[in-house]
Amino acid sequence: MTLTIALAKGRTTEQVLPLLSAAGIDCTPLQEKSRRLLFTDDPDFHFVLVKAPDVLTYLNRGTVDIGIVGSDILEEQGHQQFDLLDLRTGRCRFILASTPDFDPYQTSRKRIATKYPHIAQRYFQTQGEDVEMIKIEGSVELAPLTGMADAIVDITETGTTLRENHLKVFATLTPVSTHLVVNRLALKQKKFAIYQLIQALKRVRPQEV
Ligand SMILES: Nc1ncnc2c1ncn2[C@@H]1O[C@H](COP(=O)(O)OP(=O)(O)OP(=O)(O)O)[C@@H](O)[C@H]1O
Ligand SMILES: O=P(O)(O)OC[C@H]1O[C@H](OP(=O)(O)OP(=O)(O)O)[C@H](O)[C@@H]1O
Repeated sequence: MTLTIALAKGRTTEQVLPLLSAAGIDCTPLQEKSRRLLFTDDPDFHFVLVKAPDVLTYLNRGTVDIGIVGSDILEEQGHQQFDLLDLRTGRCRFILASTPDFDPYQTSRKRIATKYPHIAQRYFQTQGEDVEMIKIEGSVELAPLTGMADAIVDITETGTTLRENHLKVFATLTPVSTHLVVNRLALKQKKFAIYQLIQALKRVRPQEV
């Protein structure tokens, strides 16, 4: 029985491939530097490489059985899916950051730049605040530096990007890591193969922190 897995390209895949290899899956074709997107060499595991926000689109349409993607994406898209395993890779966290002169108690409506408008909106709702959301696609740290926004909601791992852009963390929101999610029908039809994969990954994933 073949399991088809969508991997979020970039950091997520880079950090997950060693886990999949340790779980006994031959990832050599995926480790080669190439522009290939579809990997069907192994009869047991087929892989597709997609942009992180597209993982759930492939999963929810049943094109793939399993998705491997950051919990930042899962939280932002908020679809119904079976989130079966925290792979504990791709660890980072959501933060609220800005220039040091930012006043979290400013009386005017805050302008918040982010790649994650739903997560940011939910955070400010819990603070009882109505903010103006500015959705951007990257280089988020630039928004308060240029005056386009008062602050940002973004992810940080090492803190290097914040530091090099002289931004300060004003609040830490939720932790982020890579998760394995499963299509509802696949879980019924391929239960045993999925269960075996999860058990193998549980044995090799990093320790809980
Ligand atoms: N320091 C980090 N910064 C951003 N994402 C991280 C970090 N550490 C882990 N991640 C995870 O990696 C995913 C993003 O990976 P990556 O930055 O390679 O993709 P991308 O943002 O789509 O890439 P690009 O900006 O090159 O198009 C996030 O969804 C998150 O779960
Ligand atoms: O704390 P650090 O280890 O410095 O990592 C955080 C940075 O990484 C991400 O950006 P990414 O590399 O995805 O680039 P982007 O600006 O194009 O989104 C994130 O949006 C931060 O800018």
